[in-house]
Amino acid sequence: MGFSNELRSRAAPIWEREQTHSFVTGIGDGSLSLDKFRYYMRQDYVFLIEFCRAIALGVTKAPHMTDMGWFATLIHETLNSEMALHVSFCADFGITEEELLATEPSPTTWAYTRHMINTAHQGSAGEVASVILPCSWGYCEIGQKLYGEGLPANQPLYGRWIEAYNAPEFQQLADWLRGFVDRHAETAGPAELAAMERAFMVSSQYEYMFWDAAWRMEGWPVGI
Ligand SMILES: Cc1ncc(CO)c(N)n1
Repeated sequence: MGFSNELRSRAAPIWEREQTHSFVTGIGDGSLSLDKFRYYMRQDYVFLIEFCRAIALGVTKAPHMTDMGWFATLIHETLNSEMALHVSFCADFGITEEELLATEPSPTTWAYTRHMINTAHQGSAGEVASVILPCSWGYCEIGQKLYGEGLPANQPLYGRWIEAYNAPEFQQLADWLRGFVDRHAETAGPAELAAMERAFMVSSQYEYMFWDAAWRMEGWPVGI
């Protein structure tokens, strides 16, 4: 069993909470309110930009050129494909690009992106990969699960969101990232393995918190 599978089983209770959160099941059956989904899309726009900054550190830190290329592909897919899709989805939901650009990170988005970026700055390429793995792999599982349960008939826009995360290109990138974590772990010492595990577990917690913050439409205590 590779290291990524070990991480996945250690994080199983968190991933289970994610996949059964009312926000996620509400996308699946179309019952989620549009207001909550709009809030989520705006926060996710902010998240994806910072996510790309973390991946960029993977390009810099990966020891071999082939892996640098894969980190670069992951940035390209996220920054160009996923973001373009995101902006076009948002337009369909009545959110303008100006609104996206003006979105301020919520406390949870702020904390999650700081965790990713700090870890990516301070850690090895293995830690960069481990801190972003719950994002790619987690969304793959959610995309596959919701797709398998059937698209919501009453909410075709949520159906498009599900299809995007069920896409083979998205799955392929998550598979490469898992493979990279597995290979990196083979030569890593105990301290680095512990740091990779910590990075993965904390990101898994924040993935759950991100859905929950969107469900609550979380804001800062004092509006400014
Ligand atoms: C919060 C979050 N995690 C992961 C992904 C997948 O890219 C995303 N779009 N948003």
